Parts: sequence; structure tokens; C-alpha cells
Amino acid sequence: MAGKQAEAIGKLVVIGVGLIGGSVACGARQRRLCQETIGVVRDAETARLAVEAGVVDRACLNIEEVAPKLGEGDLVMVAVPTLAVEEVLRQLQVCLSSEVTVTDGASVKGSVAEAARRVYGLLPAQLVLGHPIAGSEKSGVSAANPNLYVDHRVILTPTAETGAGHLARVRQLWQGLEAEVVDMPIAEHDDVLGATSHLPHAIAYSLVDTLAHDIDNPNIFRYAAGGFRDFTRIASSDPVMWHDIMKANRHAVVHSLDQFMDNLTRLRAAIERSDGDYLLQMFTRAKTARDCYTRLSSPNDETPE
Ligand SMILES: NC(=O)C1=CN([C@@H]2O[C@H](COP(=O)(O)OP(=O)(O)OC[C@H]3O[C@@H](n4cnc5c(N)ncnc54)[C@H](O)[C@@H]3O)[C@@H](O)[C@H]2O)C=CC1
Ligand SMILES: O=C(O)C(=O)Cc1ccc(O)cc1
Repeated sequence: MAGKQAEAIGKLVVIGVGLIGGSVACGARQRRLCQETIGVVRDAETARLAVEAGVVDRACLNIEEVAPKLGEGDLVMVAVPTLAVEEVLRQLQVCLSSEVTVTDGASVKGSVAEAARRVYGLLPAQLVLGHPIAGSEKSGVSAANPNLYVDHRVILTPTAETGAGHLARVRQLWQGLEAEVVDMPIAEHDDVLGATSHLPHAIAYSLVDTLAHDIDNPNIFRYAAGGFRDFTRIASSDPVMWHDIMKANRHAVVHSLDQFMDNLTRLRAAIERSDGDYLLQMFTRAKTARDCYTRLSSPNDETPE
């Protein structure tokens, strides 16, 4: 292997040119990681915007227009909401050669693996499931950012069925985008992300909904300070995307929510009985854990506003 260069990626086809797919496409295009970048979008306006903004070289409205021309070395990235991946795989199954590498960016991996088994009857070797741990509350092609993944982690969840060449090609794409790639079993991915990403989004949505609808003061947000802004930014995220994630990872999210609600119940009781020892101990423990997290993570891990 010494000195052997990885083969360049041929065509990169991105299905769903929003924040995640658009960022992969324009990041790869700017860095010349592939020969051509093609977007598959759902309407002519998005196609026009994606080309005009230099996110892709060209865009089309139907995967069947490009799929028959793809072969070994080409890569298809599916970047649509989690529960829409199955419908896209169904289209790919009928029109795409098994030599083409297929990957995705969906936030839940177990449900996508199950969808793939339903569509193909097994997990095909060409399919490499992945998840960039980078993003924001923004969505759509206008949010695409060629440097979104720089110094951020991308989790790949290969299985025994995953083809080594396909895995290498997907790894090469993310590394070319300057991300740090780590491999993880599917179940571990969904448990960990259920706790660290899906639970905080559920809590943020619930907090804002509580303040907006359950508290009897129409001016409540007028007096919110920076803490409210920091804590609730993610409640501006796309509702369809999060509807899909909560349904797709419901067992892990419910488990994490139960643990959180137990903790919150203990906190409520301590506040009610004015238990200062409990409050100081719990807040100190949490502050130590959070300070440790910020020290360990690079500055880029702090999500920008
Ligand atoms: N937003 C974030 O911070 C992150 C999102 N993800 C995951 O990446 C995926 C994409 O998310 P975003 O790019 O944020 O969403 P987005 O809303 O910005 O883009 C999704 C795109 O997919 C298109 N789309 C929806 N259904 C489709 C279908 N059936 N066929 C073709 N196109 C379809 C939409 O028109 C849109 O252009 C989701 O699965 C999400 O869970 C992963 C990491 C971070
Ligand atoms: O906006 C934020 O802080 C996020 O947490 C972005 C995000 C959303 C979904 C994911 O699957 C991964 C990252």
C-alpha cells in the first residue's frame, strides 16, 4: 500500500441539496474532491439556486436522469429527512448499479438500516451509513457552507456487509472535507445521539412551547436574557427533520427522556423543600461535567449562532 494514492471520486450525486447535502456538495466542489457535482432536488427554483450559488455543477429533478450513467468510483449521498431515506433508496434500488457507492447523512442509523433491509432484502455492500456531527438550526440550500465539517466528527456505522472499497470512498470524501471520521456500531450511535442530540432538542422544543403556550403572560419572551437564547437556539430547527428523528429513534429518546424527567423531578422536589445542599451539589456536579466537556472539545465544537 505504501505510496498508493486513493482514486479520486468520480461523480458526486447529492440527493436533497439542503444544509447537509449542499455543504457536502459545495465543500467537495471547492476542494476538487470529485470530477462533477450533481444535485437532485425537488423543484426548479432550488435547482436554479443551487447552480447559481455554485453549490453544484448542475442539478436535476429526478434521480433516474443521472443514475443510469453512474458506475464504479461514483458516489451518491442521500441527504433528506430521516424517514424520507427509504423512499429514495427505493428509487435507487431500481435504477442504480451495485458498483456505485451510496451513503447518507441521516441523524438516526438503525431506522435507515431497517429501511435498507426492507428495500434490498439485506444491507447492500454499496451502502455506507454515516452521520456528520455538525450542523445548525438552519436548513435549505441557502444555508450550505463548504467548511461546515472542518474539524468536526463524522460517524460511519459500517457492518459486516459493508464493502471495503465503498467504505474507503466515503471515508475519503469526509476526510477531504476536513472532518474527523470515526466508526461506531449502529446501536451505540443511536443511543449516544439519542442522549446528546435528540434529548436536548426535545427539551428545547418543550421549554419554548411551555413558555409560549402554557404560561399566562403574552410578553414572556420580552424579558428573556442570553441564557434563554443559548438554551433554545435549537428549537428553531426544522420541525419535519425533528419529527422524523424523534419517531425513528423513539426507544432511545424515550429512555433518555425518562432519565431526564427523573432528574428534573428530584430537582423540583429539592427546590420545593428548599434543600440548598442538594442544589449546590447537583449544580456543582453539572458545572464540573460541562467545564470538562468544553475543555475537551475544540473551539469549533461550540456550535456557532
Ligand atoms: N441540520 C442539521 O444540523 C443536521 C442534519 N442531519 C440530517 O441530514 C439530513 C438532511 O438535513 P438538512 O440538510 O438539515 O435538511 P434540509 O431541509 O436543509 O435539506 C433536506 C433537503 O431534502 C429535500 N427532500 C426532502 N424530502 C425529499 C425526498 N423525498 N426526495 C428528495 N429530496 C427530498 C428537501 O427539499 C431539502 O432540500 C436529515 O436526515 C437530518 O436529520 C445530520 C446532521 C446535522
Ligand atoms: O444545531 C445544533 O447545534 C445541532 O445539534 C445540529 C445537529 C442536528 C442534527 C444532527 O443529527 C447533528 C447535529
